[in-house]
Amino acid sequence: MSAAIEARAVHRAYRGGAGVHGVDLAVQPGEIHALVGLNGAGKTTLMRLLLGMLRPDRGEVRLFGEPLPRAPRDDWARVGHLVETPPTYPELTARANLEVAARLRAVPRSRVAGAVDAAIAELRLEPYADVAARRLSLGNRQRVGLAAALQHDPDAIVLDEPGNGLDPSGVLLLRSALRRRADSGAGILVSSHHLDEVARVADRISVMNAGRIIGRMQPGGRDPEREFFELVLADDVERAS
Ligand SMILES: Nc1ncnc2c1ncn2[C@@H]1O[C@H](COP(=O)(O)OP(=O)(O)OP(=O)(O)O)[C@@H](O)[C@H]1O
Repeated sequence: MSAAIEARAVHRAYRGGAGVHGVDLAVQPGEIHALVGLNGAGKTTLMRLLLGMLRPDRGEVRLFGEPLPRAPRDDWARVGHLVETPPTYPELTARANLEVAARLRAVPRSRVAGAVDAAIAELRLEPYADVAARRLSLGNRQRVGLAAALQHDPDAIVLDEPGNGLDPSGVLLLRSALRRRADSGAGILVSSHHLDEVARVADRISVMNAGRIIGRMQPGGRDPEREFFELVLADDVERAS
């Protein structure tokens, strides 16, 4: 079976040299794949490349096995993502924002209301459904962004720091929303700085440093922070020598 989304030897350098340098990464159907790395490691850049928001200088991205420039429009309707700030229309209510997002993901008109209601319930947004997005707290705006990314039950999901701004109950809701979708076959990529949370939710953990994947960590490992810093330190030492 093809990966849901895949980078093959992907390279994209910004002026100054930072960026993503020769990354191979596959997100398989049914798995939660976590990407961890320090600030500036290249996680967001890699996610933007995977989503076609940036073009690689070299290498290739595949969506459901199809090289990105050729990926059919229908395939994009099977993708859900939240990268950087939730893309909400400030004057529209949370519900109206979700309706727009569902239509943009080609949810048939007759199924939009049902999908939106289910997402509002899943992210416990009922008290805020009819509040303008600009009046929502940071965490509730994040919940709306997550609902928009997940409500059409995508087969490939890319979330950059999805726990941003969430309270502990939001973190639990997010964890079960992701597990449910992975269990029904979605391939999910999440970036995070919270190694404990990642160790709880992920099936596979890739470590990124200075624009490259430098290793993997075992989910459920006893001391994820120590394991992470050992990998990063060894890579920094090797690059300096
Ligand atoms: N538009 C840009 N122009 C130049 N450099 C950039 C640009 N965007 C990002 N960078 C640089 O590329 C590197 C990777 O940034 P990126 O945002 O991908 O990292 P990150 O791992 O997501 O970091 P964080 O955990 O802080 O979100 C950083 O050194 C950053 O300064």
